[in-house]
Amino acid sequence: MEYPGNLFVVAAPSGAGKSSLVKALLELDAKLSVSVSHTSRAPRGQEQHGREYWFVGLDEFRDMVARGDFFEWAEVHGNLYGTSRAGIESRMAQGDDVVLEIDYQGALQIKQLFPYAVLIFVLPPSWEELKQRLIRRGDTQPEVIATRMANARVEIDQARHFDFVVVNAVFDSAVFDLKAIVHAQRLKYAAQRRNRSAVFQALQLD
Ligand SMILES: Nc1ncnc2c1ncn2[C@@H]1O[C@H](COP(=O)(O)OP(=O)(O)OP(=O)(O)O)[C@@H](O)[C@H]1O
Ligand SMILES: Nc1nc2c(ncn2[C@@H]2O[C@H](COP(=O)(O)O)[C@@H](O)[C@H]2O)c(=O)[nH]1
Repeated sequence: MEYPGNLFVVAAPSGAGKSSLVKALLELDAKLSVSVSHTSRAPRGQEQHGREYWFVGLDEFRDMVARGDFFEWAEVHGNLYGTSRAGIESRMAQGDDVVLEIDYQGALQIKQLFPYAVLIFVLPPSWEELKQRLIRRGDTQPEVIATRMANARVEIDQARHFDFVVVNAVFDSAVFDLKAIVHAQRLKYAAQRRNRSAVFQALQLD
């Protein structure tokens, strides 16, 4: 499957900071938009339906799977998460650049479907810092933290399948790294299509 825009996938162990990084990236880049996933998990803290996620019941999620409504879906930390076709297909068809914040299982499904997708894996600077970020965010139930820390070891092992790895130690540096990847991909894509005006636009020369 191929659409005219770029597709970026950002994956990371829970708490490494991918949502915060993607939010900062979107504020710097008006041409990029994020996909809002569906999930069977309950809202956390101040999360709102349609903003962080589309929160649906397990039965509704399974019906969507059966209807083929998802580009990808996976079970992550005991809940179901998926990227709906309806959420991004029209934007991709228009040539918009879209970013997905999903886990490694979903990222690998997306790469199968869209080989031109750019897969970026975000690493925390250390195990201890990852745990502290989960605690500071308010994931205070010890079993939730234990599950996510245990899963992080499996997830990080998958970073080798990704196109880029970004370490989120100093927040602004990590945002800068993401911005550079997006910029480089746009230039590469425009040059491949021999689209002179798009190259100039990406270089801000026009
Ligand atoms: N570079 C950083 N330094 C310190 N704290 C950070 C940094 N980046 C993110 N954080 C904080 O770490 C916590 C987890 O970040 P965030 O919610 O963005 O992680 P996530 O990877 O999207 O997690 P999940 O996959 O569970 O949604 C938040 O409280 C965020 O403010
Ligand atoms: N495969 C998919 N994974 C997704 C999607 N949306 C989010 N996620 C992953 O879930 C974990 C946990 O998120 P949380 O909000 O419960 O902390 C997160 O790390 C993402 O990697 C999706 O659409 N597909």
